[in-house]
Amino acid sequence: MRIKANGTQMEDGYTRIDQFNDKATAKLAKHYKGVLEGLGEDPEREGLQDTPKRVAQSMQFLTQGYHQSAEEILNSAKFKEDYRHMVLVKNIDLFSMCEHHMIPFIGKAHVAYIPNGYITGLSKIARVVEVYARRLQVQERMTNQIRDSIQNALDPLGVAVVIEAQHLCMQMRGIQKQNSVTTTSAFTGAFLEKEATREEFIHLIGSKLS
Ligand SMILES: Nc1nc2c(ncn2[C@@H]2O[C@H](COP(=O)(O)OP(=O)(O)OP(=O)(O)O)[C@@H](O)[C@H]2O)c(=O)[nH]1
Ligand SMILES: [Zn+2]
Repeated sequence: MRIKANGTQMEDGYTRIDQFNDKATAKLAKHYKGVLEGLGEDPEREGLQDTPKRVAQSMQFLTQGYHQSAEEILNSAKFKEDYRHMVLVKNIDLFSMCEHHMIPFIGKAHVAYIPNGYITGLSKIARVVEVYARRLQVQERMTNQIRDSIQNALDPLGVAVVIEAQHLCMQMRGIQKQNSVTTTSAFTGAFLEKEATREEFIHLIGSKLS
Protein backbone atom coordinates (compact mmCIF):
# COMPACT_ATOMS: atom_id res chain seq x y z
CA MET A 1 0.00 0.00 0.00
CA ARG A 2 1.86 3.06 -1.23
CA ILE A 3 -0.76 5.71 -0.63
CA LYS A 4 -1.16 6.91 2.92
CA ALA A 5 -3.70 9.35 4.28
CA ASN A 6 -3.24 13.03 5.08
CA GLY A 7 -0.78 13.90 2.39
CA THR A 8 2.05 11.75 3.65
CA GLN A 9 4.89 11.44 1.20
CA MET A 10 4.99 8.30 -0.94
CA GLU A 11 8.04 6.31 -2.07
CA ASP A 12 8.15 8.26 -5.32
CA GLY A 13 7.85 11.59 -3.55
CA TYR A 14 4.28 12.03 -4.78
CA THR A 15 1.82 13.02 -2.11
CA ARG A 16 -1.81 12.20 -2.74
CA ILE A 17 -4.23 13.78 -0.33
CA ASP A 18 -6.97 11.14 -0.09
CA GLN A 19 -8.10 12.19 3.33
CA PHE A 20 -7.54 15.76 4.26
CA ASN A 21 -5.55 16.79 7.27
CA ASP A 22 -8.26 17.33 9.92
CA LYS A 23 -6.28 19.89 11.88
CA ALA A 24 -5.43 22.00 8.82
CA THR A 25 -9.00 21.69 7.52
CA ALA A 26 -10.45 22.93 10.81
CA LYS A 27 -8.04 25.85 10.96
CA LEU A 28 -8.66 26.89 7.37
CA ALA A 29 -12.43 26.42 7.67
CA LYS A 30 -12.53 28.78 10.63
CA HIS A 31 -10.87 31.47 8.52
CA TYR A 32 -13.09 30.84 5.49
CA LYS A 33 -16.13 31.26 7.74
CA GLY A 34 -14.70 34.69 8.61
CA VAL A 35 -14.24 35.40 4.90
CA LEU A 36 -17.92 34.63 4.27
CA GLU A 37 -18.88 36.97 7.11
CA GLY A 38 -16.55 39.63 5.70
CA LEU A 39 -18.36 39.37 2.39
CA GLY A 40 -21.64 40.06 4.18
CA GLU A 41 -22.86 36.48 3.81
CA ASP A 42 -24.57 34.36 6.45
CA PRO A 43 -22.32 31.32 6.93
CA GLU A 44 -25.15 29.52 8.71
CA ARG A 45 -27.57 29.58 5.79
CA GLU A 46 -28.19 26.15 4.32
CA GLY A 47 -26.14 26.48 1.13
CA LEU A 48 -23.08 27.79 2.94
CA GLN A 49 -22.98 25.58 6.04
CA ASP A 50 -20.36 23.19 4.64
CA THR A 51 -18.66 25.75 2.40
CA PRO A 52 -15.80 26.69 4.76
CA LYS A 53 -14.86 23.01 5.08
CA ARG A 54 -15.20 22.41 1.32
CA VAL A 55 -13.03 25.42 0.50
CA ALA A 56 -10.49 24.34 3.12
CA GLN A 57 -10.19 20.90 1.52
CA SER A 58 -10.17 22.33 -1.96
CA MET A 59 -7.32 24.70 -1.09
CA GLN A 60 -5.32 21.85 0.43
CA PHE A 61 -5.72 19.94 -2.82
CA LEU A 62 -4.76 22.96 -4.93
CA THR A 63 -1.62 23.57 -2.84
CA GLN A 64 -0.55 19.96 -2.27
CA GLY A 65 2.69 20.66 -4.12
CA TYR A 66 4.09 22.17 -0.91
CA HIS A 67 4.28 18.62 0.48
CA GLN A 68 5.88 17.04 -2.56
CA SER A 69 9.48 16.75 -3.66
CA ALA A 70 10.42 17.00 -7.34
CA GLU A 71 13.85 15.62 -6.52
CA GLU A 72 12.41 12.45 -5.01
CA ILE A 73 9.97 12.01 -7.89
CA LEU A 74 12.73 12.27 -10.51
CA ASN A 75 15.12 10.03 -8.59
CA SER A 76 12.41 7.38 -8.09
CA ALA A 77 12.52 6.61 -11.83
CA LYS A 78 16.04 7.45 -12.93
CA PHE A 79 17.39 4.93 -15.43
CA LYS A 80 20.80 4.55 -17.01
CA GLU A 81 20.34 4.86 -20.76
CA ASP A 82 22.66 5.88 -23.58
CA TYR A 83 20.24 8.18 -25.42
CA ARG A 84 21.67 11.62 -26.09
CA HIS A 85 18.97 13.31 -28.13
CA MET A 86 16.10 15.51 -27.12
CA VAL A 87 13.26 14.10 -25.01
CA LEU A 88 10.23 16.38 -25.15
CA VAL A 89 6.99 16.07 -23.20
CA LYS A 90 4.68 18.76 -24.49
CA ASN A 91 1.17 20.02 -23.76
CA ILE A 92 1.26 19.13 -20.06
CA ASP A 93 -1.90 20.71 -18.63
CA LEU A 94 -1.37 22.82 -15.56
CA PHE A 95 -3.62 24.54 -13.07
CA SER A 96 -1.94 26.91 -10.67
CA MET A 97 -2.89 29.94 -8.61
CA CYS A 98 -1.27 33.34 -8.75
CA GLU A 99 0.17 34.33 -5.42
CA HIS A 100 -1.06 37.91 -5.77
CA HIS A 101 -4.80 37.25 -6.05
CA MET A 102 -5.08 33.52 -5.32
CA ILE A 103 -6.99 33.19 -8.60
CA PRO A 104 -6.16 30.39 -11.07
CA PHE A 105 -3.85 30.55 -13.98
CA ILE A 106 -4.28 27.75 -16.45
CA GLY A 107 -2.13 26.57 -19.29
CA LYS A 108 0.34 24.13 -20.70
CA ALA A 109 3.94 23.29 -20.01
CA HIS A 110 6.39 21.96 -22.59
CA VAL A 111 9.45 20.34 -21.06
CA ALA A 112 12.49 18.93 -22.84
CA TYR A 113 15.88 17.63 -21.79
CA ILE A 114 18.88 16.02 -23.46
CA PRO A 115 20.03 13.03 -21.37
CA ASN A 116 23.63 12.64 -20.33
CA GLY A 117 23.63 8.98 -19.31
CA TYR A 118 20.33 9.02 -17.39
CA ILE A 119 16.69 9.30 -18.39
CA THR A 120 13.64 9.58 -16.15
CA GLY A 121 10.13 8.19 -16.45
CA LEU A 122 8.05 10.36 -18.78
CA SER A 123 5.21 10.67 -16.28
CA LYS A 124 7.69 12.02 -13.75
CA ILE A 125 8.18 15.09 -15.93
CA ALA A 126 4.45 15.78 -15.74
CA ARG A 127 4.51 15.09 -11.99
CA VAL A 128 7.25 17.67 -11.53
CA VAL A 129 5.04 20.22 -13.31
CA GLU A 130 2.26 19.30 -10.84
CA VAL A 131 4.57 19.71 -7.84
CA TYR A 132 5.31 23.32 -8.74
CA ALA A 133 1.90 24.21 -10.17
CA ARG A 134 0.04 23.09 -7.05
CA ARG A 135 1.24 26.03 -5.01
CA LEU A 136 0.74 29.78 -4.89
CA GLN A 137 2.94 30.85 -7.76
CA VAL A 138 4.17 33.32 -10.29
CA GLN A 139 4.62 31.81 -13.72
CA GLU A 140 8.26 32.89 -14.00
CA ARG A 141 9.30 31.16 -10.75
CA MET A 142 7.44 27.98 -11.65
CA THR A 143 9.22 27.89 -15.02
CA ASN A 144 12.62 28.20 -13.35
CA GLN A 145 11.80 25.65 -10.64
CA ILE A 146 10.83 22.99 -13.19
CA ARG A 147 14.03 23.65 -15.17
CA ASP A 148 16.27 23.59 -12.07
CA SER A 149 14.79 20.43 -10.56
CA ILE A 150 15.39 18.46 -13.78
CA GLN A 151 18.86 19.91 -14.26
CA ASN A 152 19.85 19.03 -10.67
CA ALA A 153 18.33 15.54 -10.59
CA LEU A 154 19.48 14.24 -13.99
CA ASP A 155 22.49 16.43 -14.81
CA PRO A 156 21.44 16.40 -18.49
CA LEU A 157 23.14 18.21 -21.38
CA GLY A 158 20.32 20.74 -21.29
CA VAL A 159 16.78 21.47 -20.12
CA ALA A 160 14.12 23.60 -21.80
CA VAL A 161 10.83 24.66 -20.26
CA VAL A 162 8.13 26.77 -21.88
CA ILE A 163 4.88 27.61 -20.14
CA GLU A 164 1.94 29.24 -21.86
CA ALA A 165 -0.83 30.30 -19.50
CA GLN A 166 -3.94 32.41 -19.13
CA HIS A 167 -4.22 34.29 -15.86
CA LEU A 168 -7.81 34.57 -14.71
CA CYS A 169 -6.81 37.56 -12.55
CA MET A 170 -6.30 39.40 -15.85
CA GLN A 171 -9.50 38.04 -17.37
CA MET A 172 -12.31 37.96 -14.80
CA ARG A 173 -11.16 41.06 -12.88
CA GLY A 174 -8.58 43.83 -13.15
CA ILE A 175 -7.67 44.69 -16.72
CA GLN A 176 -10.11 42.03 -18.07
CA LYS A 177 -8.21 41.01 -21.19
CA GLN A 178 -9.88 37.74 -22.13
CA ASN A 179 -7.41 36.57 -24.75
CA SER A 180 -4.05 37.45 -23.26
CA VAL A 181 -1.65 34.54 -22.98
CA THR A 182 1.64 34.75 -21.06
CA THR A 183 4.62 32.75 -22.28
CA THR A 184 7.69 32.12 -20.13
CA SER A 185 10.77 30.11 -21.01
CA ALA A 186 13.85 28.86 -19.20
CA PHE A 187 16.82 27.00 -20.65
CA THR A 188 20.08 25.41 -19.58
CA GLY A 189 23.06 23.87 -21.37
CA ALA A 190 22.68 23.05 -25.05
CA PHE A 191 19.35 24.92 -25.25
CA LEU A 192 21.16 28.10 -24.21
CA GLU A 193 24.38 27.55 -26.11
CA LYS A 194 23.20 26.04 -29.39
CA GLU A 195 20.71 28.01 -31.41
CA ALA A 196 19.91 24.97 -33.57
CA THR A 197 18.93 22.93 -30.49
CA ARG A 198 16.74 25.73 -29.18
CA GLU A 199 15.16 26.15 -32.61
CA GLU A 200 14.46 22.42 -32.83
CA PHE A 201 12.68 22.58 -29.46
CA ILE A 202 10.65 25.64 -30.45
CA HIS A 203 9.75 24.01 -33.77
CA LEU A 204 8.67 20.78 -32.02
CA ILE A 205 6.42 22.52 -29.49
CA GLY A 206 4.82 24.51 -32.31
CA SER A 207 5.19 27.76 -30.38
CA LYS A 208 5.44 31.20 -31.91
CA LEU A 209 8.41 32.04 -29.66
CA SER A 210 10.92 32.25 -32.50
N1 LIG B 1 4.98 38.58 -13.27
C1 LIG B 1 3.85 38.00 -12.92
N2 LIG B 1 2.83 38.76 -12.52
C2 LIG B 1 1.68 38.15 -12.19
C3 LIG B 1 1.51 36.78 -12.23
N3 LIG B 1 0.24 36.50 -11.82
C4 LIG B 1 -0.34 37.70 -11.56
N4 LIG B 1 0.53 38.70 -11.77
C5 LIG B 1 0.43 40.16 -11.64
O1 LIG B 1 0.67 40.58 -10.33
C6 LIG B 1 0.41 41.98 -10.32
C7 LIG B 1 0.00 42.47 -8.97
O2 LIG B 1 -0.07 43.86 -9.11
P1 LIG B 1 -0.79 44.86 -8.09
O3 LIG B 1 -0.83 46.20 -8.71
O4 LIG B 1 -0.15 44.72 -6.74
O5 LIG B 1 -2.24 44.23 -7.96
P2 LIG B 1 -3.61 44.76 -8.56
O6 LIG B 1 -3.86 46.16 -8.11
O7 LIG B 1 -4.68 43.77 -8.23
O8 LIG B 1 -3.29 44.79 -10.12
P3 LIG B 1 -4.23 44.63 -11.38
O9 LIG B 1 -4.31 43.16 -11.71
O10 LIG B 1 -3.51 45.39 -12.46
O11 LIG B 1 -5.58 45.20 -11.04
C8 LIG B 1 -0.60 42.20 -11.43
O12 LIG B 1 0.00 42.99 -12.43
C9 LIG B 1 -0.88 40.77 -11.96
O13 LIG B 1 -1.17 40.75 -13.34
C10 LIG B 1 2.61 35.99 -12.64
O14 LIG B 1 2.57 34.75 -12.69
N5 LIG B 1 3.75 36.64 -12.97
ZN1 LIG C 1 -3.11 37.42 -10.05
